[in-house]
Amino acid sequence: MSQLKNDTFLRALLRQPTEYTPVWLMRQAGRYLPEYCETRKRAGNFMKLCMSPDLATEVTLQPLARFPLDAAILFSDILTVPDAMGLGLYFAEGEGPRFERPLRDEWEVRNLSVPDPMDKLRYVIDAVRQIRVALDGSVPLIGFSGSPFTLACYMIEGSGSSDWSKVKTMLYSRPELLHHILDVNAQAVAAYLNAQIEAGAQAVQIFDSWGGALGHRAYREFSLHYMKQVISLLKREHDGQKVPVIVFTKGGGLWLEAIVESGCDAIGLDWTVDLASARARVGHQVALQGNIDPSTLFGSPAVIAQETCAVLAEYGHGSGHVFNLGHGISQYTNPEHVALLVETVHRESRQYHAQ
Ligand SMILES: Cc1c2[nH]c(c1CCC(=O)O)Cc1[nH]c(c(CCC(=O)O)c1C)Cc1[nH]c(c(CCC(=O)O)c1C)Cc1[nH]c(c(C)c1CCC(=O)O)C2
Repeated sequence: MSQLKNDTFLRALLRQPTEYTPVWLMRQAGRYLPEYCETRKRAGNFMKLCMSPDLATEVTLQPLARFPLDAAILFSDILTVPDAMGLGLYFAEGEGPRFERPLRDEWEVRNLSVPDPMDKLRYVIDAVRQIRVALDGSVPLIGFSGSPFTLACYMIEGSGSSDWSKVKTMLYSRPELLHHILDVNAQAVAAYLNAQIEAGAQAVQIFDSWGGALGHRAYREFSLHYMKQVISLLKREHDGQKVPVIVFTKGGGLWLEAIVESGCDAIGLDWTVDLASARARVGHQVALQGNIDPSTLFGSPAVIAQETCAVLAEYGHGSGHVFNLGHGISQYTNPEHVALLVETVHRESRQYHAQ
């Protein structure tokens, strides 16, 4: 039996009946919350925030103190894994993530090794344990990792990119080198997620933010294949509870049937997909998570309520839907609009779950 006071999110992921549609938001702890900005200032910078289990716990709980969200997500970043591999992650003010030592030479690729999560990523694992204690069974905790391919994008490019030209150059000129990186990443991600699960993560999400930048054949060979490998290595049960796995490939809406084959329990969808047809395509095989356009939150309260209702209606009756944004929340979002969205999901979804 579950010790959780609210396990609606976990039940929805497993397509079991719920009373309403659960909701959480990608990047729910972040700069749109003044209290996050205050804690980040106190920490000095973003990495110090991630590396302090006390502060990571504090910011994980901030959105839950404001909104009745149905899940907490570990506060960390996907790029902690390549940092633990020795690439030297830093955040230049206002410029996003960068690596001091991106993978530029073949010997650097050949030297890559799988970091022991209990050593180099201990601060994340400690944060997971501490967050579980602080949550006190109120809602489940989501652990996460980047996908092997999305991590490789930053490791090769050294920063974000609009076209990932260094990654694609390697893909089409030295595919065996990219496969080697992806193989190491898949083992690293599996070990990292398993350590989070053992420390108390009750569901995990694999963020494949850049898989959608690939061609359809390349997506299967260089992104999906390695997520499948990760999933096959995961502990899917802990403390007698199933640990559902969510795969979120941004831009992956055309490939849902293939993503089902990864063995995931749920697929995260961006806002380009119509939930009704997505549901018809995946049938009863997986749950769906998403997918309102995060920019909707820039609209008026009336528009936010209307669009939220439209997304709920698109999924329709029955379980298997977790409401979320189609991507991370913008730093310019008004927190009052988030409150309205969460309230609307909880109130208006009940009609779709009537027994
Ligand atoms: C690609 C990616 C990254 N990080 C992440 C992804 C995958 C999801 C996605 O596609 O957005 C994942 C991530 N990053 C962060 C979380 C925290 C958990 C949550 O609340 O969802 C999660 C799940 C915190 C963060 N990660 C980052 C911030 C902003 C940092 C700050 O406070 O300055 C937060 C709250 C920094 C970060 N980290 C990354 C980028 C591109 C940036 C800069 C983006 C920006 O400036 O908005 C890499």
